[in-house]
Amino acid sequence: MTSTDLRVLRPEEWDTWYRTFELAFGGVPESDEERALWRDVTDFGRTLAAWDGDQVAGTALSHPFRLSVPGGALVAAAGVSAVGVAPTHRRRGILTAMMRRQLDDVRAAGEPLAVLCASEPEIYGRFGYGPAAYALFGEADTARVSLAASPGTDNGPDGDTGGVRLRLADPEESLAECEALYARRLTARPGMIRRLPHWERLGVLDPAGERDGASPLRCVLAESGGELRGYARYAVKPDWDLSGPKGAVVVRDVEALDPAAYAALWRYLFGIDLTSAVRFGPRPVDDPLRHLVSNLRRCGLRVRDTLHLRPVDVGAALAARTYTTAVDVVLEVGDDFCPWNAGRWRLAGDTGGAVCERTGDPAELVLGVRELGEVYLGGTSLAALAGAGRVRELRPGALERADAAFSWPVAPWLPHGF
Ligand SMILES: CC(=O)SCCNC(=O)CCNC(=O)[C@H](O)C(C)(C)COP(=O)(O)OP(=O)(O)OC[C@H]1O[C@@H](n2cnc3c(N)ncnc32)[C@H](O)[C@@H]1OP(=O)(O)O
Repeated sequence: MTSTDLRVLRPEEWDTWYRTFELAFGGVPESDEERALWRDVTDFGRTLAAWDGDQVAGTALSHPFRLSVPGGALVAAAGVSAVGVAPTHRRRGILTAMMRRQLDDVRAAGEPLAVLCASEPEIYGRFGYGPAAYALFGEADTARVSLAASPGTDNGPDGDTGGVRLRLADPEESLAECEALYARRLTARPGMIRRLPHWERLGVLDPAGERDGASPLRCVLAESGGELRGYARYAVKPDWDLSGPKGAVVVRDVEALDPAAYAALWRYLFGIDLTSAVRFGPRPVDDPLRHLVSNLRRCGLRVRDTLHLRPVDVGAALAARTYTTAVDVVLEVGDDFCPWNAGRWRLAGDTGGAVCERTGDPAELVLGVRELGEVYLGGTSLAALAGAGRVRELRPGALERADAAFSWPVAPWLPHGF
């Protein structure tokens, strides 16, 4: 693979490029709606094609995202996606060449972070990405699991839900007000991404051919005092056997601004007639839902990595978040793929902000850039990585102090893939 084979895509080449991308994922063509959405969100200046003659052999792009980080800043993050190599051209270094070019471009653009959702987690560690956010997926047996009544969220005698009124709405027609609510939630959790134009359509994308027997997407709004306090998007998948109905509710999104609206939405989803299961995920690993259900064991929970993160500029990345406790630590960072990050950095910060600069002082903790990516959003602890032998403490006490500072009270969460 020579660098001359790799270049930025021209808009008129998109169809050819996209065919290779689809082929890399098995060759099942996407619906017209989905294809149109991905084209609309493509930033051609950030889209790479690896050419073998007039054939596209490799695809990759990045979106100019802003990622919510601990402390509430929205930090420039390249959202890497659409990575694929034609089945005829694998294991000859095309992915490696694309990752090289892309990370150089991201650095030149001054974006401190790169993030992605990996098709397989083994692929990206070599390029410095580590799993920074995890999510819960589950299927609750709603014949056995009920939702606890918490004060202020209980069903009132007149059938209302703690002052919250539920109303079905057309997902498209309610999109703008749901997006406004999502935007208010953005900085409440690290790992969430500010939606760029067109991305809101991902939430209501509902190609008829991909429903797998489920209803069209529904949207239920939770309102209180005439104000939108939450929404859920879901579909119902009916099913029957000789003993009766056993349909499932397939939940796509639940967002709410307060516990009453949140509980009311889940209570509604758990109570839909003719269903006995609620499928959900990705949900935050510390989702309050865990504390509303009567029987967690019957929620079929599984945890999975979702957002993988790579610090592209270690100094800028570490200075962009805040820290739960005051920290002053010298980190020795290893980074073979982006050697500009390698070496010693002094991080000094607290709840108000941070500075991270090069230093000649002795290292206190030694870790790779991938480990830094894993702990960056507060979803994985330095101590856990040290327990796995992936972080080394050179000065006694440094690990415990840095661990407390990097931790974050709210688990990071990526609400949807990209
Ligand atoms: C962010 C996203 O878009 S995720 C989507 C990723 N794409 C896919 O999963 C689609 C199907 N797969 C593919 O298109 C390709 O196999 C890719 C993109 C995963 C790999 O592309 P290739 O050009 O074959 O990778 P390349 O030759 O550069 O391999 C680099 C290294 O990664 C390793 N590697 C590549 N793919 C994988 C994999 N799926 N699992 C584990 N290791 C892998 C290679 O063995 C090689 O290791 P080495 O350096 O020790 O020899």
